[in-house]
Amino acid sequence: MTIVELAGLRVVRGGRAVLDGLDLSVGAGVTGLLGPSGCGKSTLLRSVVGVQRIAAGTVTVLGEPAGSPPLRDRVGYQTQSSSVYDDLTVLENLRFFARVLGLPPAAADSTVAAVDLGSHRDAVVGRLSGGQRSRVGLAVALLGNPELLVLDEPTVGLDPVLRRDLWALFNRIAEAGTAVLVSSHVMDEAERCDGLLLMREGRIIAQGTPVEIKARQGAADIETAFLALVEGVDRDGAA
Ligand SMILES: Nc1ncnc2c1ncn2[C@@H]1O[C@H](COP(=O)(O)OP(=O)(O)OP(=O)(O)O)[C@@H](O)[C@H]1O
Repeated sequence: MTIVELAGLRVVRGGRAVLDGLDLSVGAGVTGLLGPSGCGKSTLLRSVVGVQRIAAGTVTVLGEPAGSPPLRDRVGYQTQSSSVYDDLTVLENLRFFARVLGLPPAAADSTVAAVDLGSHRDAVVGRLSGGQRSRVGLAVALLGNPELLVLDEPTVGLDPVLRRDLWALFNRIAEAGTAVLVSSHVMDEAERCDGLLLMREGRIIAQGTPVEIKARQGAADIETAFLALVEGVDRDGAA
């Protein structure tokens, strides 16, 4: 099933084409959007949730134009900067955002449980650890049980144990039926994904499963495959 479809997507930011003619499709499961800092990951995700002005092309999400009203409660989005209130508890935050979305208070309780914060539900967010805070943001994005969850570098700045736990949570969310599109610049996170989009300088240089991408490049890991792809692109570009 196709969840996201991009055709000829072009985005200009600061007078420069940040994305220039992107074509790709994203299916169910966890899809990792991986690439170095500044390659255009956030811009692509912003286009998918419909908050980015686009210069050309189309972005279709769950069969509808990105950002259109029918998608409002079908797509959850967690940006890089946290939007939760530090002076409220976990549950107060979730109940606040549930009310904004017109959802019953029970929706807050179930998302707190879904991100394993049940034992911290009455803790003030400002006193939580980085990993716990990240999960509060994730719970907000999960309110209303979206069909697509878009996460912009949710594991940045977290230690390896917390990163592993969060990835286990993304896999669990996907198994429960929500497609997850998650960006990262950490290549070793690729192994946790069902599908991968490898990105460099505004272009998708490979898409497929981790096994397919490694096999195509004859590489033992995604980082080596990425470097081989970059060398190939540079060589072809120079020829
Ligand atoms: N508001 C803006 N105005 C002009 N240029 C921008 C703006 N935001 C981002 N850019 C440029 O667009 C390019 C892509 O940025 P983007 O944030 O999409 O990359 P990214 O891969 O998500 O990076 P990071 O991993 O560091 O968040 C960068 O060259 C950046 O300088």
